[in-house]
Amino acid sequence: MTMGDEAANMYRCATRAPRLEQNEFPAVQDRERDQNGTSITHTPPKLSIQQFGGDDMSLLPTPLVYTPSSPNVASLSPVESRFASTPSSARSKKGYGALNSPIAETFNRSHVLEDKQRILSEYAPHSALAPATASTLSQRISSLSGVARKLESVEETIGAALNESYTPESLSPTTDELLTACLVKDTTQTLRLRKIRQIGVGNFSDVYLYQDAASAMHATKVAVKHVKFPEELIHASSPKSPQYREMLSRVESSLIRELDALMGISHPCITHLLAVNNPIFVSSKRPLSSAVSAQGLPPCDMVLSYCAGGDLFEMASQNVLPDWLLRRIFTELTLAVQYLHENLIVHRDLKLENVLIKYPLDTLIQMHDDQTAWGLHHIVELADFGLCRRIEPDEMCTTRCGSEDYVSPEILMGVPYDGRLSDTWALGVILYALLEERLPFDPLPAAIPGKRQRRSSTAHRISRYEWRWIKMVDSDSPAKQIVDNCVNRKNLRWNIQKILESPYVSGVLTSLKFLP
Ligand SMILES: Nc1ncnc2c1ncn2[C@@H]1O[C@H](COP(=O)(O)OP(=O)(O)OP(=O)(O)O)[C@@H](O)[C@H]1O
Repeated sequence: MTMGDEAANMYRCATRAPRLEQNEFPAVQDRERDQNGTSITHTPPKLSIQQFGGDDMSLLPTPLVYTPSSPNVASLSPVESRFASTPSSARSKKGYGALNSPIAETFNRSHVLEDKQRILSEYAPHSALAPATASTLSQRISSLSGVARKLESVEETIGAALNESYTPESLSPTTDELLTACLVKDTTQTLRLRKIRQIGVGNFSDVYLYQDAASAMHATKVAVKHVKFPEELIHASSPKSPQYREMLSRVESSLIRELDALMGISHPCITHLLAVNNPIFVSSKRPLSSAVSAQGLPPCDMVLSYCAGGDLFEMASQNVLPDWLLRRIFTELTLAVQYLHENLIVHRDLKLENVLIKYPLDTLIQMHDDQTAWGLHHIVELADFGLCRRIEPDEMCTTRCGSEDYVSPEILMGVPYDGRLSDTWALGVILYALLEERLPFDPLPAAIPGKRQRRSSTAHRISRYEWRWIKMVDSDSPAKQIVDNCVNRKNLRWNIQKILESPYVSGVLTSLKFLP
């Protein structure tokens, strides 16, 4: 096994990034308020550096629990609190520890070593999520070759799935297999969709492939993101308690943030929200709290443009991506982030899993063979706006959020941060991961010569900017310049404009014909 093979194995054995807890810095006035405008009180995060722990700990400076203010969590130590709402069987299985695992293990998530240092910590119903993860991933891997190859624009997507004869009255109610959804641009128009299979699982949602219910052959396909509400909200014993209300408010804020962002932005390289299952998600600023009833919370399904290539984590885990594709993907991702930053939106959860690829790899290769067609269609859509935020031009963010492997040191250290620069840090991490086939702050492969790396946590390594080139060490690729300048101290870090102007990205821009 060469050094490169080993590095590739490490990356491919890695599992999807868990999210950090989302909470505010105690010293900074709360800027994010609940839907009623009342500020949310949080359990003060503990930010002292000692909490980085000793060699055997892999703690970020604050507990990694999504619900810091939940009373049974708040009183616990960081370690205890991570486990408080997470049954041991539901802990995420991270493969980062399996440095020398055979390649076969890459595709068999149930065999990866359990790394207790990395815990799935979000509000998802854990017991349901953990077993689903492995099977869903393998399902998705095996289903990619059969996906539709048709090149579809959003307009085609809506147009084909819309049927004049459908009226809300004529529709049968939504069942598990059938979904009725109204267009966000005109809620009087409805789509009727039939479920095909699950295509993704996130910490906060399950994602399914649906198609136009009316036609079986060559039907238009869409992705439906079904939001998973936390167990604490679904099985609340006391829905009037402050804890319940606070949790509801947090979940509602995150949902509205995502819906608002998706409805307010329009860029080819950003996922398109086409419809929702209930018009309340378009019309109300409090869609959950205003509609909660004895039957519980109103289910939320977002109908999104479908990306048949899956997410970049999966694609890069299964294939060695050719340089031309990697460069094109990164360029489109940069364009999406530039659009957001220009519109004063920060994404705050940029990671491989949230970069969706419009077509499967073999289709992309065919498209690339026809150079005249290659620049005509976008191939990337940035997804998951649950942590995004609108900012003022000079505003610093205070919410500690993001995904473990991609967060910038300033977020880890708990100081107010420029969300745009934390986004470019994450872009640097993504580009490094694509080039090196491993994440920059994972432990070094054992076979790498030189100074022995101290045993420490990912957070430690991030806070010390402790990363290095391995596979690419002797390469003179211009892509390295971007990583060097993004995975860097914030006062030296490149902003999105600098990335766009770099030869690696600007060289591709001229070939893109789909831009407005
Ligand atoms: N439009 C889409 N087309 C194809 N696959 C999709 C689409 N949207 C989401 N997915 C798949 O589902 C996964 C989860 O989606 P998403 O990231 O939006 O959910 P989430 O619950 O917000 O995730 P996270 O854990 O990052 O918070 C993605 O990583 C991707 O694999």
